[in-house]
Amino acid sequence: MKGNYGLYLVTDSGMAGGWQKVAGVVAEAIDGGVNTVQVRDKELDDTTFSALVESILSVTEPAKVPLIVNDRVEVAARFSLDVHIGQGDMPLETARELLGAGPRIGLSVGTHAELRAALSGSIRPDLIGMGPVYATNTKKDAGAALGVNTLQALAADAAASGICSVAIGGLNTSNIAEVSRTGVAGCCVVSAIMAATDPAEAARSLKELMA
Ligand SMILES: Cc1ncc(COP(=O)(O)OP(=O)(O)O)c(N)n1
Ligand SMILES: Cc1nc(C(=O)O)sc1CCOP(=O)(O)O
Ligand SMILES: [Mg+2]
Repeated sequence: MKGNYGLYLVTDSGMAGGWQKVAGVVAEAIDGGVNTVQVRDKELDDTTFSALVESILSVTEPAKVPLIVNDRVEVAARFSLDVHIGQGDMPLETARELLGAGPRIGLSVGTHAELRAALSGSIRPDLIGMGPVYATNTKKDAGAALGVNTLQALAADAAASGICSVAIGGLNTSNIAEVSRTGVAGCCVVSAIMAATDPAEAARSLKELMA
């Protein structure tokens, strides 16, 4: 099993107060202990999204924090970055063709059936994003909450196939400790950091609670 994603921040431009403010929030979050960042913005056109990627890279690269691109495989390919796609996004095989062999591909899974399909394909993801673990207001089309017991079972199945997983959806200081004990390689948060008045302090508190 490869990878230790740790405290994994997924960005939200609206919560930051606009896309130009996202890099500043990411910088504070990294100061507080964030280990991995995913750039996620559903509204921007590709040109502006690329400017957002560049602004975040100016913060993550000096800190040696990996940056993952949500959804936009062509943009990820242009920057040679890892990507995260979901069940409704581009097929994994197409994403791999566009990216070549180097970048890692994360895939969302919300059921045992989706996990089985992901693990049995000829092209497999490098990482599984499992969620939502709890209810979330951040992603309106998120599925039913898994709960920690199902998350633990899914993470064990993925690990048995040599693929690590990260947990996402509704994670905050009240539950991140129990999530981090399920065998996942990372805990993803959006609002717990992006909507915090002090992102560095929010990251510090979350990190302290992780096993
Ligand atoms: C790490 C991680 N896991 C799951 C998701 C959700 O991806 P997806 O299902 O494609 O939904 P959107 O994020 O695109 O709305 C994720 N982004 N990251
Ligand atoms: C981006 C995303 N993906 C999810 C999934 O279940 O796949 S839940 C989610 C949003 C998580 O936001 P918050 O940390 O604010 O609850
Ligand atoms: Mg997606």
